[in-house]
Amino acid sequence: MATGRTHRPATRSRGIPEATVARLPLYLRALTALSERSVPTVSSEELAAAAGVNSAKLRKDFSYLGSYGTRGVGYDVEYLVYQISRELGLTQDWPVVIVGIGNLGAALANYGGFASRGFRVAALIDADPAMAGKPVAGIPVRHTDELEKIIEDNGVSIGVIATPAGAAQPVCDRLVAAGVTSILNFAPTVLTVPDGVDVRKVDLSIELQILAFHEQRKAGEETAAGDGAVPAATPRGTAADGSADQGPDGDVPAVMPA
Ligand SMILES: NC(=O)c1ccc[n+]([C@@H]2O[C@H](COP(=O)([O-])OP(=O)(O)OC[C@H]3O[C@@H](n4cnc5c(N)ncnc54)[C@H](O)[C@@H]3O)[C@@H](O)[C@H]2O)c1
Repeated sequence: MATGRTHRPATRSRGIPEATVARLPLYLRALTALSERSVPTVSSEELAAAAGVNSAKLRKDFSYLGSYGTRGVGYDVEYLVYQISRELGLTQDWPVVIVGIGNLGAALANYGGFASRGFRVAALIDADPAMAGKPVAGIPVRHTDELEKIIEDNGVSIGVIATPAGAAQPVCDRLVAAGVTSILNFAPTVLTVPDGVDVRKVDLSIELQILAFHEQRKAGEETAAGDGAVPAATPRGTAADGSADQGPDGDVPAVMPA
């Protein structure tokens, strides 16, 4: 058993570094916006700016995909969307369950962005018997008694946990025992999972604390500059360029500082 982190080597078996994988969704988001505007081609500089990534890094990332663009023309937007989607496994439909349908779980269920990116909400699951059968986002909530059957019937491999912290580990254990191999955890707790199970966590309060750290630094620099002192270098959230993508407790944060 190992504590909650993504059990993956720094370089995947197909030779794409984990830091590149973490940037692929940023490129895909920017490319999808271009595609929606029917933009046919894009230069590495334009795409890098839209994705918030350094253009040399982008070219290196795309070389792992075997995509080099055409000099003077740039990259074919539609083809890159296809290539990145295929690399990320988004060309297939991923059934997802959300467990814990309170404020957050209901908001996630109502978020249209999952379905449009290939993540179908197969079921909403909650332990409160009073919620069973009540529709949230048009989907009737199912009771946790049915969790294993739901996972099996729908071939679910991705589970989202939005329960209170104290319930998250038992829920995680049940999901994993039922066959789920990827967990997106919103509960403020570190999950323990067996090898082969990926855990990503989202903690907005940690992101806010990192921003507060930078705000404090900026305020300190202004004061120091006012004093005529040389300001200290400001460390930045650098997960998007792969140099610091571990959370404070070793988990991999799913929200990457840009
Ligand atoms: N990561 C973030 O940025 C972030 C933001 C907001 C909330 N949260 C966390 O998300 C979680 C949910 O927050 P909320 O405001 O929606 O809480 P909430 O109290 O509104 O909802 C929790 C739901 O979980 C259900 N539940 C409890 N035990 C369960 C179990 N064993 N199995 C299935 N369902 C169970 C409850 O019946 C309830 O419907 C909390 O852990 C909270 O700290 C995280």
